[in-house]
Amino acid sequence: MANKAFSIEDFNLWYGTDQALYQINLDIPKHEITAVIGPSGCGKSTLLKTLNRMTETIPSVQTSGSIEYDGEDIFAKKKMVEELRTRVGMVFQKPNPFPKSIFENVAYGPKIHGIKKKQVLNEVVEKSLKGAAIWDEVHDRLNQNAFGLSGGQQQRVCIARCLAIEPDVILMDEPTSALDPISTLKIEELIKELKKDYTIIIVTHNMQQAARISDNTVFMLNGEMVEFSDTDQLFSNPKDKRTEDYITGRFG
Ligand SMILES: Nc1ncnc2c1ncn2[C@@H]1O[C@H](COP(=O)(O)OP(=O)(O)OP(=O)(O)O)[C@@H](O)[C@H]1O
Repeated sequence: MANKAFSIEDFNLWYGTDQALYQINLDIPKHEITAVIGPSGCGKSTLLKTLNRMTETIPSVQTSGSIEYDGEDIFAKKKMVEELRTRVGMVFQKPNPFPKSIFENVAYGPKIHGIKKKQVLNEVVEKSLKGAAIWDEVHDRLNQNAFGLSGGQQQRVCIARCLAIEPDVILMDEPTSALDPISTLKIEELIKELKKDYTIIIVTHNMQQAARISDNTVFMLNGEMVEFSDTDQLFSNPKDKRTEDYITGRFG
C-alpha cells in the first residue's frame, strides 16, 4: 500500500505478564477512516494508544515487533515521542476540556509550541473551532469556561483542541459513547468531513457507527486482529467466520 500512515508488523504487547495484543500485522491507509471494532477487552484501546506511544506511560507495558509511522520507526528515539504526539492527536471517550475558557482550551497546544502572538492565536483558535464545526455556536463566548458547554459541544471543543496542533492523524477512542444521538450524529458528520485533511482511526463499540462512517474496519478478538477489510465488505461479506459471528450478534 503506497499511501499508508501506519505500518504495524508482528506487534505484541503485554501488561506485566498478561498479553493484550498478539502478532498484529496491519497497514493503516492515509486520509481514510479506519474503525476498530470488537468485544470489550479485546485490545482496541490498547492498539489505538500504542499508535502515539501512550501505552508506554504504564510502567508494566512491554512490547515486541515494529510500528512505523510515515516510514519511521515510532519507537526509534526519545525525541520522536513529542514529534509523534504532535503529528498524531487523540480524542478521548469522555469529553475532557481543561477547566479554562473555550479560547484557552484550543490555544493551549499552540502556546506550548511557542506561539505567543495574540493575532496568530486568534486565527488558530477560529480555524480550529471552524474545523470542528463548533465556531458558530461559541464564537461569541470564547472567554467562557468550556465546562459550561453541553457534552457534545465539549467534545467538539476537544476535537478543535486536537486540530489546533495541526496533526496528520486523529486517534479517536469511542468519541461518541458519552453523547446523545443528536450530538453523536454531529460528531459523525464532522469525522467524515475531517477525512479530507486527516487520517482517522476510531475505536467504537458501535458497529452501526463503524458501518456508517468508516472506509476500513479492523475486527479484533482476544488481542488478535481477526480481519481487516473494506468496511462494506466486512459487514456484507466477512472473510472470517469469527467476524461473521460477531457482526451478526452471535457473541460480544
Ligand atoms: N493499564 C492496564 N493495566 C493492565 N491491564 C490492562 C490495562 N489496560 C488494559 N488492560 C487489559 O488489556 C486488555 C485489553 O484492554 P483494552 O482496554 O485495550 O480493550 P478494549 O477492547 O479497548 O476494551 P473496551 O471496549 O472495554 O474499552 C484487557 O484484558 C484489559 O484488562
